[in-house]
Amino acid sequence: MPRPAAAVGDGGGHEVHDGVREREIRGEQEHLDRVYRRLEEKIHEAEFLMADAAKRAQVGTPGALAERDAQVFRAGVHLNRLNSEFEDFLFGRIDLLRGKDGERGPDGAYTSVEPADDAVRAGGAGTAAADISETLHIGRLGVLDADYTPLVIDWRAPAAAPFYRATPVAPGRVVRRRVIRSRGRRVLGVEDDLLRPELTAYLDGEELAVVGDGALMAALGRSRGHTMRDIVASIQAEQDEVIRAPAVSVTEVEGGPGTGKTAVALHRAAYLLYQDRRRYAGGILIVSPTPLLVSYTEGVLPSLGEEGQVAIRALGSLVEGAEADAYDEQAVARVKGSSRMVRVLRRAARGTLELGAPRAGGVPGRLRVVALGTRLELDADDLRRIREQALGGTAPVNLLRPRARRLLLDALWERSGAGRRYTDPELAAEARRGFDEDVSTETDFTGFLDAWWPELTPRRVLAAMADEKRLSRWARRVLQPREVRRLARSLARLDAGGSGPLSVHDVALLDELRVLLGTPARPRRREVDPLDQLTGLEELSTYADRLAARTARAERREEEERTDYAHVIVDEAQDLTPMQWRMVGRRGRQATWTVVGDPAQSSWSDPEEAAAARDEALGARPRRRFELTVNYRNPAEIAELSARVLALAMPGVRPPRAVRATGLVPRFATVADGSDGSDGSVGAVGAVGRAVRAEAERLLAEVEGTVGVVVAMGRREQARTWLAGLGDRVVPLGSLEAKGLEYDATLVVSPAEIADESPAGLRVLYVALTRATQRLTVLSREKDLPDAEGVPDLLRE
Ligand SMILES: Nc1ncnc2c1ncn2[C@@H]1O[C@H](COP(=O)(O)OP(=O)(O)OP(=O)(O)O)[C@@H](O)[C@H]1O
Repeated sequence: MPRPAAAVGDGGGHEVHDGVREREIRGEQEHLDRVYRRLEEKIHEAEFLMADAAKRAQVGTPGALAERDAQVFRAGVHLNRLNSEFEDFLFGRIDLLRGKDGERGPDGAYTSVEPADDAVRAGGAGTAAADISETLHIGRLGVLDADYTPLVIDWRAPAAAPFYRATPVAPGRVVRRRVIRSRGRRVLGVEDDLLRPELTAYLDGEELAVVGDGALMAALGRSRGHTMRDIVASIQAEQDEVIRAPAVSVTEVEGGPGTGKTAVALHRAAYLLYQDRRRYAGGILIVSPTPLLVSYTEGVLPSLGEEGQVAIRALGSLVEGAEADAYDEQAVARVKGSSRMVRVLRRAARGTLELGAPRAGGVPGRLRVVALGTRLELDADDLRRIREQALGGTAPVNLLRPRARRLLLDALWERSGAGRRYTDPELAAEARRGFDEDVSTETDFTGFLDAWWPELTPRRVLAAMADEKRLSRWARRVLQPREVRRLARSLARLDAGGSGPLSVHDVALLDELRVLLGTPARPRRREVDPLDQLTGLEELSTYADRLAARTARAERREEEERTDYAHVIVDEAQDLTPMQWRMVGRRGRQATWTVVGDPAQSSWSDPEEAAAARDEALGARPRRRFELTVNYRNPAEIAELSARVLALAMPGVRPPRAVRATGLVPRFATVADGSDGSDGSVGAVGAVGRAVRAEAERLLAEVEGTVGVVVAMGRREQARTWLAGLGDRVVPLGSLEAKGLEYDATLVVSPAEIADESPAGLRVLYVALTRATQRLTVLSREKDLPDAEGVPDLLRE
């Protein structure tokens, strides 16, 4: 950003001019005070309305009452948000030139983007001068003054767009963009960017002051905690375009590490809700790769004033009753993720039926009932024939049970010979009805049916696949024997009924099975939110309402996971396996989509197979592509190092441009593997463990915030032991878990080991090397072949 010659800055050689800064802060404080006064007035109005509500209840029309209630809630929500949630309610300001026309939008601001032709006049000595004609303050919610002039514009409103979009190349009407830092009701500081440095601009006859070193840099330099922060105060132009892109069909966003893809996805969810709340009442689903990333990002939407309609779910938690965060080894994950599994599961769903109910001791060989005074029997051949007949076609197995039941009754009726005794069809039909009723309520029959055609659960089928012989039958000509063995072994964690721990990749299999098996219709409880009924708008709830709603939602989720959303956002989309794409695709059949990812960070071994699955999930919908090009996370020194791995992993792919440099080069350390148990059992702390701990301690002393220690997936348990007792600023992570996260400092342990762990290992290493916002240490072992400086083979130029 260009700096004006007379800037008042914190550093960078600018003269510090406290008088100007204080005056500017005082000015913003006055404005914030006005905003709060106005809000308090609205609260009083709301309280008056509430008190008045009971009296008026008799006379108002339903529409008027609903409108009044809406006002009460709206005022209440402002107060609640102000008092309990937002640190920096008001965060931005733009000072604008006069626009081309005098039109105002619904938020009270002038709508013209371009300045009027005569907005700029000649100043002295060949310079240009202009007057500021409009000043807008931007915040998390819109607030109007009593005379409807805007005191604060909602960041998502059209009038706020220039705050994010204006650049020195295309400034539009914006002369100065200011970010205001406040806590509670106190303004702490301001940071300005001058968009038209060539102008001398005047506000109320005084020259416009410019304070600070720019908000973006201030935000990026701050140390990181365990949760992500919103970026409303410093969204950049290319990001803003994605956030506000119209939600038609599929919006695809690609960008390298740290370009703000996750942040943009979250802000887009908030924007879409603001812009068309009714349309998105059907819910927005955000799919995240790991539970760690879910909890890292969970706070952002509430800080933007949104949460009710948005569900953030990890891939392992998308299916009701499954909450998986364990990973299979890569070779197993590859099999489970492949779309070849669809055929295997289809056969397994039908094959499991033949095993009968687990507790009935296997499938019964014959059916015997007593009806019409005689004993009727169907033998194994009859039963096989009936089963085949019932299974004809592709309908879900569980839904075919009534058909199987009817075929059994037909066969028994036939065997009884009773049908032949009636010549009158009406009498025959009545006799048949009586027969069916008698037989189908007999315990011999119902018990048989339960054992012979049990209602299958997805877990039960998965458990049946743990038998290698059986599985190889179901996987014939689809999986190789080696793959069958691996798959069967990994499913042996489940007991016969299917209870037991699931892996993340099992969950997509469960979802596929859910569809293949079908769920027989059962009466369902439908809950109606009384607040929704009253106003039709969930935004009008109070904080307490929303807390209660959150609990209720969590409970409801236990009972029934929603499976169809109005908008689906997929984060880290490059990582979804074909089976996961099928699972996610089912949740947005009618939805619009935002798909966010970076192929260079893909940990899936077969990108082409994944791309085909993605195309299938998204269907033929038209797509609009965006690219993010600036890395806001890594300083240039770290970005440069990680680019070397990118060049190996994806030759020819350009890394994003780092937006800042810190002068802190990555540190290289080495450790001899030693023979003192470091590689052995969990708990043994050898040379490697000691070195990891020492390097982590060193980073802890150097940064204020978090330190991520990334190890190969196979060493996660060891890493926990190595780092025990260092406190919660240190986070041990397996390489696949690091996805999407960031830390002030990162320690990457043995690049070679991470790279060798899977066919996508180099890309996984690239992810690990791009997590740090300030400092990076790389610890090499012997297998990394470090040179004299400790730089491992993989990271040399
Ligand atoms: N405009 C911005 N202003 C301030 N901070 C930003 C901005 N854009 C991104 N950031 C910060 O940069 C970091 C990276 O953002 P984010 O995690 O969304 O990137 P990403 O593209 O999803 O990265 P990755 O692909 O590595 O997961 C975050 O700390 C985010 O807050």
